[in-house]
Amino acid sequence: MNDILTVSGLNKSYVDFSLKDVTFSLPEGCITGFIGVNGAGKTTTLRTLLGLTNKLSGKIQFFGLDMDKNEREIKDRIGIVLDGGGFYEELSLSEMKGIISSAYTSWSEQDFKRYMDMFSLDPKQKINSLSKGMRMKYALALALSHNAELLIMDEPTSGLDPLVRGQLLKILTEYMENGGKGVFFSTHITSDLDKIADMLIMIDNGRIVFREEKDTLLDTYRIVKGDSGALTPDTRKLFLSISETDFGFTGITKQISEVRSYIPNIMVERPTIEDIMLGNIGGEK
Ligand SMILES: Nc1ncnc2c1ncn2[C@@H]1O[C@H](COP(=O)(O)OP(=O)(O)OP(=O)(O)O)[C@@H](O)[C@H]1O
Repeated sequence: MNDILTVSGLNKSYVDFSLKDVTFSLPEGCITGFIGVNGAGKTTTLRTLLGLTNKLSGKIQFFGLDMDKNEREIKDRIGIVLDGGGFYEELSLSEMKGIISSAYTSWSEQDFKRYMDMFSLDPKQKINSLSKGMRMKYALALALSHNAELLIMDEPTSGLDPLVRGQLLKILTEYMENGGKGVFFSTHITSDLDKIADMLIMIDNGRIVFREEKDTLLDTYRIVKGDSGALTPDTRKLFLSISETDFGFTGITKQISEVRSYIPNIMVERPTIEDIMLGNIGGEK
């Protein structure tokens, strides 16, 4: 499988935050979720990858092409959905589309109309009168209408009602069916990832914590519940994070066989993606 995007040694600094040696790749044919808590660096990473803000150092290649030298060709091949959209507020949806579509070599008016109808958007409506959800749907319609080979989206499901979120997840799955494509999107709504992600990349405090196939991740971690009396300095080391109440402890571990052999009478459950994310940012131990 070819990599559709490779990022190596990406560094960027703001006054109080930096991306630190961000390195990962996205294989073709995968829907990849980009997760992390508020302020972890998801938006900064996406904006830096797209050349919307300067990097300090690092190499970014889309479709095997260096972003520094081929930005125009690469952008033609990517569908981008960012918060806000960067639209001219006074224009109608149709007028704004006219400007955006002229920048792409393979714009499909037919696809655009189909998505506008599907999302019940009126081409005559002004951008500044769109609700947050409608704005997101409009940005999606634009991103999906120029035969992009990769979709990069920052929190595309936020602000969408469950019905439209479901529609979007279905559209993304259909989009992938043609082959040779990729989707990379950040989200807080980890239940969306349970449904459609093939791969997950987690960032915390500007560093990549893991990049792993979703099924492998869900097989690797376990939630353990037991009596707090079983927690010793040594057994605590078997957990990534532990929370304790009067009724006992709940911990997340990657070493379930060791936990079973050292701690009797435990309850073991499969984790959710959210459990894995929270476990990896630590917690009282
Ligand atoms: N233009 C900027 N100037 C200075 N600091 C910034 C700028 N943009 C972002 N930051 C800081 O970088 C850090 C990471 O922000 P970023 O928006 O990338 O996080 P995020 O993971 O997308 O968070 P969220 O889930 O809340 O959207 C934050 O501490 C933020 O304050």
